Amino acid sequence: MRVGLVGWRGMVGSVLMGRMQQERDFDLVDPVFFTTSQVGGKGPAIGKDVPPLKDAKSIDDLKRMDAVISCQGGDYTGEIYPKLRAAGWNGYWIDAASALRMAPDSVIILDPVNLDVIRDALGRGVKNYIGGNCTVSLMLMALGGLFQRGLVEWMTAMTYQAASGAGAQNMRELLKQMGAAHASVKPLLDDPASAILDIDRKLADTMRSSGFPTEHFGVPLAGSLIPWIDKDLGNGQSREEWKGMAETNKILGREANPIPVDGVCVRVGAMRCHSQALTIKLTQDVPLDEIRMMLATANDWVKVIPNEREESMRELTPTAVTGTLSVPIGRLRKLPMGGQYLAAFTVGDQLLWGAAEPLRRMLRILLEH
Ligand SMILES: NC(=O)C1=CN([C@@H]2O[C@H](COP(=O)(O)OP(=O)(O)OC[C@H]3O[C@@H](n4cnc5c(N)ncnc54)[C@H](OP(=O)(O)O)[C@@H]3O)[C@@H](O)[C@H]2O)C=CC1
Ligand SMILES: N[C@@H](CC(=O)OP(=O)(O)O)C(=O)O
Repeated sequence: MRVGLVGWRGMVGSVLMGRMQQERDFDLVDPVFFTTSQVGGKGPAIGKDVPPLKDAKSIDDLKRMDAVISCQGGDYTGEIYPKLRAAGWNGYWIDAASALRMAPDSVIILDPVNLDVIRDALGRGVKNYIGGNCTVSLMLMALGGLFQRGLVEWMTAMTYQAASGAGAQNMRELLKQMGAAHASVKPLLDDPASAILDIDRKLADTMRSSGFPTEHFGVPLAGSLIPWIDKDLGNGQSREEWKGMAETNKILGREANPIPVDGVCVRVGAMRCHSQALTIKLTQDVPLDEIRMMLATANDWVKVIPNEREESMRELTPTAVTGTLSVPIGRLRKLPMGGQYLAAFTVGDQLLWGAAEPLRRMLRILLEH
């Protein structure tokens, strides 16, 4: 299978390359690397020879691929994908960007949760397989055991989303903000006799000053948070919040009978792990030990963390999870509203299960098809 890779040197693409090498995916395909900026340059070192970089805007070159995997972003997809199909290309389009997610002829891929939906689509000749929103994918990796059994009547997700979701430049800016914040109070911090309220006042002045680095986020994130992610839909909801219900139900293949999902999406100063506090109304009062068992056995990556202080602090944090495929879920308890009301908290790496991993697994599914 000739597989064209576009966007491989970006942040999501680099994580994808790393995973494909770890899993030896390149042994099974004939990879061709594309670029929008370095045509003719050298491709990445993947342990086998690859041809010089091809032009990611050349429809003729893309047309020779059996499948294209793009991590280049929605603008690229919007420009190139329609031209490629218009030129008669009938290959598989696998994409990390949101542009084609809700199109009727696309499937949102998260195979540990919806392999049945993917297989059904392959059987019907569907050619577009699009990675889901990171927050939605990570929530479903954690809660698959309940959704698959039809136990969720409705759900709210209150999110704590990492800087990486906004892009590589934003991750750098978060660190610059941390550095600027610390530098502004370092002399006071170094003096054990200084008053904490003086430090706090100086810090607030620094963070509110025009010199604080906010070019990418627009406002301070370090030492603060941003209660809005993605576009304003004009109805009080952010586009990130809208994706919760739309994508969850599409992934589960139940658009005709959707489960209500909503919440408030918030950016916090984590680097690349999204966290979410979930409130779930169950369709029935299932005992907690059964819930734990259903969650833990749903896939190989979810891990149920006992609802205890030490283990929650040690295992249920962005620091513990970053760079791993593990999706811990914990803080599980019934709420005072009744036995059908469940609280939970989950964390996941938004560049792995949230972006790159479903793409490479889709390639494997295609190879077995
Ligand atoms: N960030 C995220 O959390 C998620 C992102 N996505 C999707 O993936 C898309 C890509 O995101 P992301 O990987 O963050 O984007 P990046 O900005 O890191 O990379 C996108 C492209 O920018 C070009 N580029 C220019 N300068 C550089 C440089 N110095 N280093 C690396 N690449 C450079 C590369 O294209 P070229 O080689 O052609 O020049 C690269 O493929 C997003 O637009 C989104 O649609 C999906 C899920 C999550
Ligand atoms: N919007 C997500 C990242 C992302 O790229 O989402 P999507 O793939 O749905 O555009 C975030 O900021 O955390």
